[in-house]
Amino acid sequence: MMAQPPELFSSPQALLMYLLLFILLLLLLRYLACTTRSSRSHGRLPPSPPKLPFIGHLHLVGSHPHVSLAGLSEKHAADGLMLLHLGQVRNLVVSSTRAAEAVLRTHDHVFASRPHSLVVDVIFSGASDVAFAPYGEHWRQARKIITGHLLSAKKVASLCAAREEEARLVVAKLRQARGPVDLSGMLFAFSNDIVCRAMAGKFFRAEGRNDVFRELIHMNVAALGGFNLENCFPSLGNMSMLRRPVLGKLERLKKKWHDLLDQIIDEHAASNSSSLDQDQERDFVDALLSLQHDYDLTRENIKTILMEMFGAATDTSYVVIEYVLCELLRNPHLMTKLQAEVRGKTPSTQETVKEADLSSMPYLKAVIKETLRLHPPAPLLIPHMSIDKCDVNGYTIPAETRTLVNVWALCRDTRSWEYADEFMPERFMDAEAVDFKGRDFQFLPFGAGRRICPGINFGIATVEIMLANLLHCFDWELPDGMHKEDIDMTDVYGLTVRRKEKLFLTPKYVATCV
Ligand code: HEM
Repeated sequence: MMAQPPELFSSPQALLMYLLLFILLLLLLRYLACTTRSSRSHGRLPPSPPKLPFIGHLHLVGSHPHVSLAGLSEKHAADGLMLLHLGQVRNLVVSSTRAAEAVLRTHDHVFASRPHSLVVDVIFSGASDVAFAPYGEHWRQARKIITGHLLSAKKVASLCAAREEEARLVVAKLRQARGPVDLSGMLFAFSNDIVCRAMAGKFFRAEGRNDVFRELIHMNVAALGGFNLENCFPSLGNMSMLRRPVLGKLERLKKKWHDLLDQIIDEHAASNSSSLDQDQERDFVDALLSLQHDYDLTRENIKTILMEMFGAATDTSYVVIEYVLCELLRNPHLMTKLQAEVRGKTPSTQETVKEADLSSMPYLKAVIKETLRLHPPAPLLIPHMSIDKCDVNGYTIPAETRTLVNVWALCRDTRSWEYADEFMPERFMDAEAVDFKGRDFQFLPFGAGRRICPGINFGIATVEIMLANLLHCFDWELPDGMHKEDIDMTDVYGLTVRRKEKLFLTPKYVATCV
């Protein structure tokens, strides 16, 4: 019998497989040609670990990017600079004090932009907010409004009575507890109520609106958070098949925000808020309405700024208070030391701590700083983006490079911190100690440079007053059968990082007032 010539494509499946392999080979060659060409044209790029075709270094990132990027930087970065390709997007990872200073101070003007995002475009009406807006005239104007009129030191001080009252309400609720309470939920509600009150004054509690705001903030955080597919493969965001369902969902979320904010703005306008001539008496809606003509603000602009403030202020402050409590429970001698300070410095005629008492509580401030060092709520800041090609410490960074400053790594770098992983608030008691105002590049929980958080005073005031009251009025016990070693510090990465487990504690009221 004559031998049959081997059939090259013996079945349609085999044909399909060969075709696929051929296409993959072509794509691989194209990819290699592109990367070689781009590295030739870019000059001396920062080092990178070996990468895979198409996904680049995406497989190396994992669910806790700040931790995995710190590990990768240790192995592969030169002087704290490393280049990663996450899908289609080039990322500069910054993980040393010197490199952070170069990016956020020396070349701050180059790295002050933000990457484009479809999600932001929809929710914040074409990035017309502050935090995600590209560097330019719109961002400059919007930032000027919030720093000068909404978050100035004077404005934050004017909200003192509101903060004290909201803290008192939490204390009153906790006094009624007869067992473990969901402290995570209560602290989230407290931070949110403070923001709602600053934003909308007396109007915010109407018809349980604070609950609606809470739900919307959760939805915003879920939509904006983490490394989503579109951040790594922007071209997918342009495919209408994928784009349509996502856009639909985001548009519905935006509409809910706008309906609620429209109601609040209308109520303010109707109550003739323009008759308030004292800056101190104005909430954020009043302030923005009165600035409408000077800054050419549309109603859409006002709503976008308000939406952003709700998220930025709520999701950060409560996370910090919760981490402080966890660290103190894990270190009971430090809890006792701090309670002694707070109880000793609060006049014995007062049931609760007032803001005027806080200036004589340096250990409270040191504990908050140490918590921000170990648990910065935004461990990679908000991604920055370079607008031009730039030389950083001898390396060429191409224009439009997404830039992640790994603040978590800086804050745990053993070259800057002794016993870097230990919770030791005493390190901040020294008058010469570093501060979080953006001048000490080993400690940047609020960022630095042009994009530094404008809400530092607001956030710290919220954290201090609540924390001081929780420690002044109560001793804290873990639920039955739980020991301090059982406190789970596992965190979840998103727009901010927070603890995975809810914190349940039993408050024991301590009457200190005579
Ligand atoms: C403890 C509380 C807070 C922490 C740890 C925190 C942290 C941060 C960080 C790390 C950034 C990014 C900086 C960068 O990308 O370089 C940021 C930006 C921002 N934060 Fe905060 N924040 C806090 C509270 C607040 C509050 C209370 C507000 C407003 C009421 C606020 C409003 C903003 C805004 C608008 C931006 C964007 C700034 C810009 O892009 O120009 N933050 N914050």
